[in-house]
Amino acid sequence: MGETILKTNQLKKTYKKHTVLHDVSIELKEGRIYGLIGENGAGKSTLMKIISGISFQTEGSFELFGKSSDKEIQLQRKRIASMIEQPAISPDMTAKGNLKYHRLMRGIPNEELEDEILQLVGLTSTNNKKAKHFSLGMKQRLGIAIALLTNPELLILDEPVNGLDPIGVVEIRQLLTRLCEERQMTILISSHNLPELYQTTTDYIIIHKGKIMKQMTQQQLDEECRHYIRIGCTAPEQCAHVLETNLKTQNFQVMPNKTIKLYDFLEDLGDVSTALFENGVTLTEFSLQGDTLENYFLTLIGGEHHV
Ligand SMILES: Nc1ncnc2c1ncn2[C@@H]1O[C@H](COP(=O)(O)OP(=O)(O)OP(=O)(O)O)[C@@H](O)[C@H]1O
Repeated sequence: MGETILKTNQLKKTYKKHTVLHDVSIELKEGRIYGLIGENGAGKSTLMKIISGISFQTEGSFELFGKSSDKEIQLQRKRIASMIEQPAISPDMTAKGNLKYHRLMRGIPNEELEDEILQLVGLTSTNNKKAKHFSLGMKQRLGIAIALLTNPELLILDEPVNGLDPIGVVEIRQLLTRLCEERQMTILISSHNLPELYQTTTDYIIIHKGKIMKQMTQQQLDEECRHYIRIGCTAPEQCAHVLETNLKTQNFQVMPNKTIKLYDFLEDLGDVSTALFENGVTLTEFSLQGDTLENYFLTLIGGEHHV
């Protein structure tokens, strides 16, 4: 595990009497891509704004690159770039014109950076086309390009795939993976849809009504959503023997409560039940288990709404 980039400690945000973030404690490590997942109004933008310094917490504290005083955090924010809500694009300028404008505004002398970043985000072939004629996906990539001008170590992106067509989503996903792999960037990206970011992110932070419901890795999510046949039986050893010798599989786990999780034959339940029955295994349960990503997310947040 890499260095801790950000650690929040019980952040709370209240607007008048309305608390929109409750005790938010999360930790981001270097070189990982974190998906901040929650429904509309869950508090994603609010959290991102606090980290970026656009808004301030009512209570709680955080560390950024190991620094925790207000003054030091302010200095460390130079190592962060964010795209929250709309990308800061001038519609009458080309992609390169937009980059030049923002580069000069920030006093960055290196002109070659413009082409280098356009290449990185896949916008080199837009030439004289003005940004107002770009697709939504191209606009989002241009917004990310502007954020990349300062070569941030932590990139914060608020719903950059919202409203994009499937190709636009794939392009952003590929870009994030490239930034993480080639530049070891840490990325925090929000979405209201868990499957949308599936396998692009290395970690998930699920937020609901301002509370963190879960922080987990991609592997943990896969494990939680993995499909299997649950076999309950009076003699698990006998059942395991039939699976190995008759069905020629070792892809199962014997659980302590006289059940077996079988990860093979998910499409052929009949073959399994027949083999067990013919070999005298007494079944107490036999069912297909496992969640879709969508269901898993809904269960975590209480299944109140559809995303
Ligand atoms: N400036 C503000 N004043 C009062 N309430 C606000 C303000 N900004 C956000 N809120 C409220 O805070 C809650 C969280 O909003 P936030 O924008 O952080 O959610 P979100 O998860 O980013 O949602 P979305 O996906 O819709 O952007 C919402 O109930 C919202 O109405």
